[in-house]
Amino acid sequence: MTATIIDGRALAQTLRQELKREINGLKEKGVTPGLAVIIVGQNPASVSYVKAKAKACQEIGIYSDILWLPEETTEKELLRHIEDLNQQEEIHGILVQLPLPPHISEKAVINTIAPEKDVDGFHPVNVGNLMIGDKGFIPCTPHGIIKMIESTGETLAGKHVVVIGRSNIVGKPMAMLCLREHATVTICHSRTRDLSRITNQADILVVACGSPQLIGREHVAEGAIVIDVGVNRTEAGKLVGDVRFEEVKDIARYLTPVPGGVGPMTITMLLFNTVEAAKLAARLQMN
Ligand SMILES: Nc1nc(=O)c2c([nH]1)NC[C@@H]1CN(c3ccc(C(=O)N[C@@H](CCC(=O)O)C(=O)O)cc3)C=[N+]21
Repeated sequence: MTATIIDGRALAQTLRQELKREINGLKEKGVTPGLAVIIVGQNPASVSYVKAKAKACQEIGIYSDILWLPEETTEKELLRHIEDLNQQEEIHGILVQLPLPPHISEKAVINTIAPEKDVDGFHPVNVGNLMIGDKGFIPCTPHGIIKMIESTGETLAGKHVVVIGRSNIVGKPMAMLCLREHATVTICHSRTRDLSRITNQADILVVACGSPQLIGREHVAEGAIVIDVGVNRTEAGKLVGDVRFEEVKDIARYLTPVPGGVGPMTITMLLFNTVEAAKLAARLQMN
């Protein structure tokens, strides 16, 4: 079997066009969605992600404000910036680019973002809402992956989804979203024994462990859907996933590439959440 490649860029493009129309409608009502992105320090990967986010905003008509803060910024100063943005009416979404320098507590930062502006979906209120099945912001990467799976025409109900990775950003919310869609879910991680025995039971395999090229033909059952969340930069500067693409493409039925897979969808769902945040704020104002 040769896998059909799920084209993240094409799907992102389609969804962004829909969003753009929605944004134009909001603008006619006097609402321009606004996103603030805070970056602390100059980690090259973070700088390029932040630029990509700003460009994506610009392309679809979201106002974006980037705060470039120096590496030496104290936690207190950063929290003050967030509190300030929490109050600003033209800002509907706030994203603090991770990772942060070691002297700043990620937890303190995330907890300071107003939950209704937390477009990453990392605040405990949004995490809790996802857990209990209430409305709230859904983390962008897992949300984008659900859209990618749906784009194949497959449903999640009853399928066995195996997630590799248990991060708060991808693995855990991914598992929760799949559960919400009535899948049977298994979470594997670095301490999992006999990984390939478990992954071979997957109808849908989501790989988000951050180990370059870990997953190969021995891990994948014939006809599975394989989603590669890895973004690993090789010494040669090439971007590779957690999946050995060339091996797995002969076994899987659907496969996502890196680059051009989950990455562009992550940014798209950030735009989506920002529009949702703007609609929420507009509704609140009307009441
Ligand atoms: N608060 C916060 N929210 C995040 O959502 C967040 C974060 N911090 N820190 C870092 C990770 C990583 N991340 C990516 C987004 C887009 C691509 C992406 O578009 N990648 C392109 C390639 C880009 C390239 O060539 O470097 C692709 O896969 O095709 C990748 C990775 C968001 N993150």
